[in-house]
This record gives sequence, structure tokens and C-alpha cells, in this order.
Amino acid sequence: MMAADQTLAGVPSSLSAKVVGSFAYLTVRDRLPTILTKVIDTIHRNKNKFFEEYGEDGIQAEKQTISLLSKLRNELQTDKPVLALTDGLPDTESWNQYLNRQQRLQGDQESVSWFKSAWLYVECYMYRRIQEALLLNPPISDYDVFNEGKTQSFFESQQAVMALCTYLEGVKKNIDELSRNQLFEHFNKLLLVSLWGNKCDLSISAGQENSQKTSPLDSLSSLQPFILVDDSSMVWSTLISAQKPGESGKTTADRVDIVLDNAGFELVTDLIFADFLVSSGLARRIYFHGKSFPWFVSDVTANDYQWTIRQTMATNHKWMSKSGFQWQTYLKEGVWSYHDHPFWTQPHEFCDMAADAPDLYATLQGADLVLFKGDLNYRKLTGDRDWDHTVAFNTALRGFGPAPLCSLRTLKANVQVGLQSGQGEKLTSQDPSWMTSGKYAVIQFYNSKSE
Ligand SMILES: O=P(O)(O)OC[C@@]1(O)O[C@H](CO)[C@@H](O)[C@@H]1O
Ligand SMILES: [Mn+2]
Repeated sequence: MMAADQTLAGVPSSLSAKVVGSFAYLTVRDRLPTILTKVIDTIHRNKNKFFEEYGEDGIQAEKQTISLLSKLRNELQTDKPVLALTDGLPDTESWNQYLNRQQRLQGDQESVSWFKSAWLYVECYMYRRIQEALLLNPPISDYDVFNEGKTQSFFESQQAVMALCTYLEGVKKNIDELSRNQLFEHFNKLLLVSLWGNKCDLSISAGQENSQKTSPLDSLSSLQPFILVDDSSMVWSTLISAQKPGESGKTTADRVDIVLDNAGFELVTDLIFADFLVSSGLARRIYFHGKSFPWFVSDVTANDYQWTIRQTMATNHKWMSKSGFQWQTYLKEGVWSYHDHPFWTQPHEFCDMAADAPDLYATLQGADLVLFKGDLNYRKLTGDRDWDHTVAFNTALRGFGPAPLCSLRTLKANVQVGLQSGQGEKLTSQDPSWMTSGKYAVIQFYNSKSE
């Protein structure tokens, strides 16, 4: 039995709000209550809508949901014990087992609570409790409390989206004549656009809008110095070496999986990159992995995914609309498909996936490359632990490696591995908030098969 904060040999402890003043502490103390308050306000603002749709039941549901969320906010702010879930969803048991696991880790001296336990766990748990509050009030159970922010991010980024779709159209027009070097140039640009699309995330901004106003293609070179690890050439060579003749006679990699992060502008950058991968013949199929309920304010759900493609189709911008129709065709043909396994909205570190979600692990093993978008995925890849910055990426992965994988992440949490000796210290002296500002990024690759 491990003592309270004793961890597996050589594995550092989980980031936690128990470290007063840490980013985890500031998130749990300030940002999470702010997000909860915005959720409560959003539900209250839609009271009339619920009444119109559901009559008195809608009013009752609104009141009940707000009372449950206010209770949750009070539990959080007063560091009450984390409670078992009661909504009887298929994953409820898994969540409650994970709570027991956390309790065993901490020992029975203190209960699992917001300011004493792992930050990754309590933050994920908060979003699952928001979902429980809605599920316990059926008339409004399928209401997406984060929808307004996600759609606003899309609408505010229209200039950037139009510029990207126009660029993509130009690339696709004569794509068969492009040399491999030219293909690599476009690959690199659109990979970087997808990487920096991750800056637009509403949970770091606690819901403040932070959409992309200008064309991201214009700023790629100025952003290059802020990329701390750049394994893009390894991503490219993995795709090239995976090329094999398909039924159509075209040589392509079979499948690239994109574990999505945020809706709005970031999702469009992912769809554009995926379109390029298929149009260029670098990949035959794309699996998109999204969330099965609203998560971390701006993460992609099936509704967001379908809505974004419909909106892109419906625009009166020629190349944007053409892209939207192409994406709908990819879905109809099975070239693209959307998947939302419950594991992505659970609190587990990814090194647990093989044991706790073997079906999902097996699915990812079928990919030639898995791209993980964003900061929360990076935190789960590395277990959200207090690693030294020079620890190797695959050490932090702790055996997770279903396929060649790459994290495309802007830094918004104080966990970062795989840096050169002295690189972290230099960054801290130059820019103390480098790990949490979203200004810096990594393209970090690992191929377990190359060991
Ligand atoms: O995964 P994303 O969207 O890039 O970032 C989500 C996120 O901003 O939410 C948390 C703050 O509440 C951070 O730890 C984390 O980075
Ligand atoms: Mn996110």
C-alpha cells in the first residue's frame, strides 16, 4: 500500500492544488468556480427557452440544475470531499471506481477533495458533475451549456477560416503535379495551423472569447521561435514510410487518427489538415475522436462536429462552402468517420488506457499515426505529473504507445517533458509564465515501434 503521496518508483507525484500558488491551485481556486458561475448564468439566461419548450417542467429543471451546480461550486470552494456520482450512466461505475482508486492512493488519513487530490482528476470530475446535474433533470439533459462559446468561436473566426479554405483550394487544384518537397511544405504549414489553432481554447480563458481573427498562415514564421520541440519531420517520415498500394492502386498510409480538442476555429484547422492528408494521398482514411458530452468548455462533441461541417457548407464563401461539401462527402464515403469513446471523458492518464479501455487501445493500434490535439491530452499523455523537463517523452508516456503518436499542443499547464538540458530554466528566466500562457507549443512525437 503506497503512503499518501508516495508514488511508483521514479514516477513523480500528480500535479495538485495542494501546492498552494501552483497553476493547479489557481485553476481550482479561481478558474473552475468562474466556469461554474458562467454555466449557472447560462442556464438561468435560458429559463424562458426551457419554459417555451417544456412548460413548467422546464422551469423546474432549470431551478433544480442551478441548485445542483451551486452546491457543486460550494463543495469545490470549501474543499469538501469528492462525492460518488448518482446518475446511473454507463460510465458512472467507472467514475466511482476511479474515486475509490484515488482514495486508496491518498490513504485513509484524508478524503479525496478538490484542494488535496490530483488536479487532473478533480478538473475532469467537475465537468462530469456538470453533466450529472443536467442528466438528473431530463427535460434539459441534452442542453449544451458551452454551446454559445463554441459557436461564437466559429463565427468570430470566419476571416481566418475563409483564408484557410482558399489556401486549401489552391493546394488541391494541382495537387497531383506537386513534388514531394512541395507537398512537404504544404504539410508543414497546415500542421502548424492545426497546432496554433489550439490557442483558441475557452477553458484556459475561463470562457472569455479568444477566437482567431486574422489568417494564421501569415503568422507561422513569426511563431516558429515559440515551438519548443519540433518533431514535424518525424511525423512526415512516419506517413511516408506507411505508404502502401491500396485497392485504388494509389499508395497511401491507411489511417491517421486525430484525437480532437476544441470546437470552433481549432476544429476547422483540424478538418482542413485532414482534408489535405486525404487529398494529397498521404492517408486513405481519417478517424476523428471527440467527446461524448460537453467537456472542458470548448471540446468537440458529435453535435459540434456535425454543426461545424453544416455551417461550413452553408456559407456563401465559394471555397469554404466547397470544403464543407467535400467534408460531408468524405463522411458519406467512410473516408472520414467520427468516434466518441467514453474513455476520452474520463479522468484516466493515457498509460491506463490499455487496461481500462482495451477496446479503444485496440482501435488506436490500427492507425498509422495518432495526432493528439491540445493541452489536456498532453496532460493525460504524461499523467499530469511533476516531471523534470529533460525527462524523455516516452518515459512520461509510461508504456502508452498504441501507434506512432504526436502531440500538437500549446502549453497551458505546468507539465512539459522532452526539453534540452537548461531549456526550461532559460525559458523560466525569460518568460516565467511560459508553461501556462499558451504562447509556446510543442510538436512532440514518439513511435514505440522504433524502440
Ligand atoms: O486541452 P486544451 O483545450 O488545450 O486546454 C484545456 C485547459 O486549458 O484547461 C485547463 C485549465 O482549466 C488546462 O489545464 C488545460 O490546458
Ligand atoms: Mn480543450
